[in-house]
Amino acid sequence: MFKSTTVKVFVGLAALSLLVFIVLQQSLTFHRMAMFLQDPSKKPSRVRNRIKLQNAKLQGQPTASLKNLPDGNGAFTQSGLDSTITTSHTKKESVQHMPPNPSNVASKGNKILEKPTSPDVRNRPEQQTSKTSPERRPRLPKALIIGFSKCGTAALRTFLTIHPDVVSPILELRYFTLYYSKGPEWYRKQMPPSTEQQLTIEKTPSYIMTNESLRRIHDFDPKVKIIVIVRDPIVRLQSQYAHVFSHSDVTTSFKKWWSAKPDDKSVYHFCDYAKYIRQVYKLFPREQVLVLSEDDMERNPLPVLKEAEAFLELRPAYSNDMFVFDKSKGFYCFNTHSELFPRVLRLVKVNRTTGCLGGDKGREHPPIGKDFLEHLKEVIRPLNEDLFKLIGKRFQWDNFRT
Ligand SMILES: Nc1ncnc2c1ncn2[C@@H]1O[C@H](COP(=O)(O)OS(=O)(=O)O)[C@@H](OP(=O)(O)O)[C@H]1O
Repeated sequence: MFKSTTVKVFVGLAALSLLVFIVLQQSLTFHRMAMFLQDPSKKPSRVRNRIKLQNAKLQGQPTASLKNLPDGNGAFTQSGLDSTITTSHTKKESVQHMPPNPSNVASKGNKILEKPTSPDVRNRPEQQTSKTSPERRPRLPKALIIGFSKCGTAALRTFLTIHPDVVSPILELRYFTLYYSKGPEWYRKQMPPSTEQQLTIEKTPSYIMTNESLRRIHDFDPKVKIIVIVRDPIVRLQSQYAHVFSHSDVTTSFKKWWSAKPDDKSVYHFCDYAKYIRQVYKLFPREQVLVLSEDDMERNPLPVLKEAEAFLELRPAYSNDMFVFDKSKGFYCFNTHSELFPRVLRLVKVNRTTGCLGGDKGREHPPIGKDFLEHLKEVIRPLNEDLFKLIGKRFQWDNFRT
């Protein structure tokens, strides 16, 4: 009798404690919810911490807890064009503390790259501000690579993108040719986020081909820096030919292709760079326009990148050990053994085994018979002279394979 009463009291007390515990927990949750409804910025601490972490990583702040978040620096898909965009960036603070060795500078950037951002997060840059790190948001380009197609524009853009102070959309946005009616705000939103210290560069090689797009560029920003890259016209013809016929079942010989449209001279226009650059000079002061040669970049990208770096007023960040010559491709690729390579993989689209740009670069060129080559040289020589006179420098153009 005594025993069963004790058990009953004990069970009763246990049940009461459980009840009190549940009531306390519920009221705590209600209290938190009530606080949140009164002021949504006061989110429960776990949510708040997560948002803090996400913002910190978006702004490039190093934070130990971030290692638990998925790492996805680099490519992300963007609405609108459904394009893959890559970006590089550095924080202002990290720039100040960087050692003078440029390769260290670049590899140090690994730690401060952005996290993957969904387009909606990226397009709400105001929410990413903080007192300690610079604001990162999509910004309009201050430099454009406007031409010419098949002249190494992709390689140049890629090499420039790995500079820690440069960001660039991977796709050709064709804003000044095809999408102009979408307006500058649309154009801005296509850009990867950047800090105020970083430079956004966009490349679309067809911009140089029409006066209309050049005028639009001038209306957009008369101070924008313009980069034009040209190539030995005969090699460009070979490259264009390889490009055209890689997409077609019909094959025509190189010679026939050249002579196919003698009236509208459309193929001939591939060799007449001066005609287009003259239009650029009509709108922009010469010191705002840089003309480079693909052939120089193919032989050795470093001096070309240094020239571009100085023109764009970027701090020195390129070094020889970043690149290695790939014999089978015939041009320089990223050095897969360099400290920088993991970062390159996050920022740009390259083959992770070879460090080279995609499969459509480095196609086999059609051979040119000796006589036909002499004929081409005759036709093209005055065009080249016209170009060299116009831009005030000469290029070593004798790259063609016979
Ligand atoms: N380092 C490096 N990496 C990759 N590609 C390089 C490089 N240097 C020069 N090139 C040459 O660039 C040629 C393609 O030029 P574009 O990128 O302007 O072509 S496109 O108009 O965007 O299709 C392409 O020409 P082809 O070889 O004739 O296909 C490349 O050879």
